[in-house]
Amino acid sequence: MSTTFQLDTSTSRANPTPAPMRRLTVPKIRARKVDGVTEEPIVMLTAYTARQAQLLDPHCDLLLVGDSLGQVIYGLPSTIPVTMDMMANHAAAVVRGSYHSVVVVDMPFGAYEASPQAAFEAAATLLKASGAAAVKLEGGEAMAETVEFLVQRGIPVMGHVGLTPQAVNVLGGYAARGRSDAEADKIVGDAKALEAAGAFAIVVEGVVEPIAIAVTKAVACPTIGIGASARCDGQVLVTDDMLGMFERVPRFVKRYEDIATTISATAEKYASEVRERSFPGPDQLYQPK
Ligand SMILES: Nc1nc(=O)c2c([nH]1)NC[C@@H]1CN(c3ccc(C(=O)N[C@@H](CCC(=O)O)C(=O)O)cc3)CN21
Ligand SMILES: CC(C)C(=O)C(=O)O
Ligand SMILES: [Mg+2]
Repeated sequence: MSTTFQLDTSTSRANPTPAPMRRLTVPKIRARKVDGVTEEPIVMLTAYTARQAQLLDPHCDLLLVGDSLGQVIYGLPSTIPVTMDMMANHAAAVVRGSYHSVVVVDMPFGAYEASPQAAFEAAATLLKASGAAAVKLEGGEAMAETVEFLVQRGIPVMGHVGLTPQAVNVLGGYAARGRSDAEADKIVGDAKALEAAGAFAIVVEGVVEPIAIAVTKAVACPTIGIGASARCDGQVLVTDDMLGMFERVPRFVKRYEDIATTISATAEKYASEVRERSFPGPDQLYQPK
C-alpha cells in the first residue's frame, strides 16, 4: 500500500487563502463531555469519497469511513467481506477531502480480532495509508485488552457496542439489542470496559432508549448513537441513508432527502435527449476557429 498524502499548501505564501481551519483533534472530541454532560452534541456522518467528505466536513465533528461501504459502495451483502485495502483507499480519499473533522476509520472484520498485535498492525497500516487520526472497532469486554494495547501505543480508538454488524452471523440478524435485563447489563459492561481501556468515544448502535441512557451515564467518554435515541452525547448516520440513496434502510434512519429519485430522473432525461439527438446542443459545442 502506498502512502499518498497531499502536501497541505493552504498556509503557504504561494496560496495564502483560504484561511486554514485547524483540524479538530481526538482529545478535543473526548473533552466535549465534562462531568457527564455534553453541552454541544457531537456530530458524525459516514464518508467514503473525497467529494462527499468535502461537502460534509464543514458540518461535522467526525467523519467515519465506515465498513458500511461494503453494502453502500460495493453492493456486498454484509460488512464481513470488506477488506483492508478498501478501508485504506476510501480513508485516504476522505482525508484528502476534509480539513476540519477528525477522520475515524472502521477496522474491517478479520483484521483485529485475533490478537492485540494483529490489531495494532492493521490499525497502523490504515492510519499510515490514509492520514486518518483514529480507528473504530466493534466489541466490548472481549476487545478491551486490544483497545488498551492500541491506545498505549499511540492509536486512538473509538468503541462500538450494542448492535455490532460484524457479528451478524452470531446475532442472526440486525435486530435491536438490550431488550432483556441480561443483555442490557452486558452492553453497559461492554461500554465500561472500553472506557477503562482508553476508548475516546463509543458508538452505541441499535439499542432501546433506556440502554442508551444507562450507557451514556455509565461512561465518562462521549457516546455516539445510531438507532439509540437522542439520549447519547452525539449521533451518527450513514450519509447515503440520510440522503435517500440506499434502498433498504433500518428503522432508525431519517431520510432527509430523496437523492435516488433525482439521480434516476436525471438519467432518464439524459437518455431521452441522447435518443432524440437533442443532446449535445449548441451550448455544449466547441466552436471552430
Ligand atoms: N446503509 C447502511 N446503513 C447502516 O446503518 C448500516 C449499514 N449500511 N451497514 C452496516 C450496518 C448494518 N446495519 C444495519 C442493517 C440493517 C438493519 C435492519 O434492517 N434493521 C431492521 C430490523 C431487523 C430485524 O429486526 O431483524 C430495522 O427495521 O431496523 C439495521 C442495522 C447498520 N449499518
Ligand atoms: C453505522 C456506523 C456506526 C458504522 O459502523 C459504519 O458505517 O460502518
Ligand atoms: Mg461499521
